[in-house]
Amino acid sequence: MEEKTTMIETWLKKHRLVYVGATRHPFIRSIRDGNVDLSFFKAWLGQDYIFVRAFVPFVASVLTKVWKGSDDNDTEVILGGMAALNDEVGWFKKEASKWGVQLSNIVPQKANQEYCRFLESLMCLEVEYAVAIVAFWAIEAVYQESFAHCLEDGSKTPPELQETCQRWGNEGFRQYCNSLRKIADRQLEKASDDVITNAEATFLRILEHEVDFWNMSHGGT
Ligand SMILES: Cc1ncc(CN)c(N)n1
Repeated sequence: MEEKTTMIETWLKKHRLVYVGATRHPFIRSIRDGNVDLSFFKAWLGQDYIFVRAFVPFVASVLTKVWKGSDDNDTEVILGGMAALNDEVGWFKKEASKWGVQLSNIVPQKANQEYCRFLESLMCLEVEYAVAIVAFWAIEAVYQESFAHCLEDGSKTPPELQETCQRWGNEGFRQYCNSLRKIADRQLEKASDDVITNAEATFLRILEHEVDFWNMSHGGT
């Protein structure tokens, strides 16, 4: 039997260029090609720590929305994501001390502030679960695809950055992103046209914010 094309598959085809822009950014390519400027990497590390701290309440808000819809499977997947984020925060602290990055002194740059503000806007109660779960999936998927690219055969990722790439590029994280994608697709199947339009626009905004975030880490502001 032929598999039905899902909404996310359709979007990924329709917005291929933007998606590739977010997952194959020059910053990621420079890690993969082994010529990354380590000062850019350290800048990314500090800024991403700030982002992840703002990401935690966003994920908590998704958990609240799913709890209202009371789907046990979704709750477990999102709760697993929350646990992974707890590890992520600890990892950033350890990694920052390894690279001599003072996390307490980091000032969030404009692209980071704008991204965190967008996350905050998605935390409102009025934002539908389908829209929030699409955003959640897209945010995690961009990191998964980006860092997995740095681990593919033929990549020249420096040994000291392998662990960073493994954090998001590993098989477990890929499966977790697939679970989020399935949850999002299931919600989109039963969503109204308005919600679908909103979710697609949110997906695109996330991709744009991710590109801006990489640009900032790659020497921009
Ligand atoms: C900007 C950004 N996007 C996504 C992730 C993956 N949690 C992250 N740490 N930072």
